[in-house]
Amino acid sequence: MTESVLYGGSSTARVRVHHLQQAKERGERWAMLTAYDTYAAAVFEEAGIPVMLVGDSAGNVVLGHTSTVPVTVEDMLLLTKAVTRSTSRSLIVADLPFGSYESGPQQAFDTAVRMMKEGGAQAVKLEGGVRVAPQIELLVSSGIPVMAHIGFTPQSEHALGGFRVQGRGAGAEQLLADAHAAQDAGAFAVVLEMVPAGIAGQVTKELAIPTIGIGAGADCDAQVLVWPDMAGLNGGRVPKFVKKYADLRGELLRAAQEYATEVRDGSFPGREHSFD
Ligand SMILES: Nc1nc(=O)c2c([nH]1)NC[C@@H]1CN(c3ccc(C(=O)N[C@@H](CCC(=O)O)C(=O)O)cc3)CN21
Ligand SMILES: CC(C)C(=O)C(=O)O
Ligand SMILES: [Mg+2]
Repeated sequence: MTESVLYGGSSTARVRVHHLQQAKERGERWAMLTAYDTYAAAVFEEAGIPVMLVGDSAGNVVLGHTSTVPVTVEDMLLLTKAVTRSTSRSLIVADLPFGSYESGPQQAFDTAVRMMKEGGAQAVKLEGGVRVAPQIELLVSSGIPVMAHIGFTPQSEHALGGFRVQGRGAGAEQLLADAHAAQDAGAFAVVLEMVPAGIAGQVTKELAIPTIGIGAGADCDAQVLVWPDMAGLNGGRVPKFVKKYADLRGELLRAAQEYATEVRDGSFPGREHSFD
């Protein structure tokens, strides 16, 4: 399969999801990135990123919260609209934020419909496996493609006791149960977050749907990173699973400092930036 098929022109979400399935069958890996704004999303689409996640990690990296827990449906809609306005080929998946789907399938449906109708998303993601299988079933049977997210689920950080690797020892059984529950309920893919590489490899082998790893080793079908982490825009601590591919913070700092210096010393604006 060529990249142009995985990253096809004007196709429906169903066709794009089918291409991800075919990629798994052919052993072709692919990359997902988060996106929260219109410029970054356009750049990632141009880079050939086939799937973008409007992640509730926006709580941390855009909105300045210390967790994803305070993120609202309105927050997610604003960001999802910005991303879907500048993209046409990538599959755009919107995270359902904490408190917007857990109480039952009807709540999940109501939130997912808003993400699609108002936000323009083509799929939604929710955290959990066994626990949210009824939600996944209703969404999928209603025509909404669902991505599941298991292992370390940040919205449950308080219940999980902090940022911890999940699925070690006895936890492996729960992880496998969650993975199968998500697949059986109809999820088209599943994110595995902070799971030992060996277990993630086993889940990837057992499942027919693609696994997308973040801190889950090299044997997943795909990978995802939070973009300000991988681009070095994040000035704070980043998780161990992050690789920095750029130093955007350093570059932006330099630009802002140079601009301020030139305004102070009168070298900006020049004649070429002024009108006669
Ligand atoms: N900037 C950012 N990057 C992310 O990957 C991310 C977010 N925000 N917000 C939502 C969730 C939360 N995630 C997180 C947040 C922190 C750790 C973390 O601190 N990990 C440590 C400890 C691991 C351990 O002790 O086992 C690490 O060093 O990886 C991991 C995942 C992943 N997501
Ligand atoms: C880390 C990814 C998978 C996520 O859920 C997010 O960015 O919110
Ligand atoms: Mg998330």
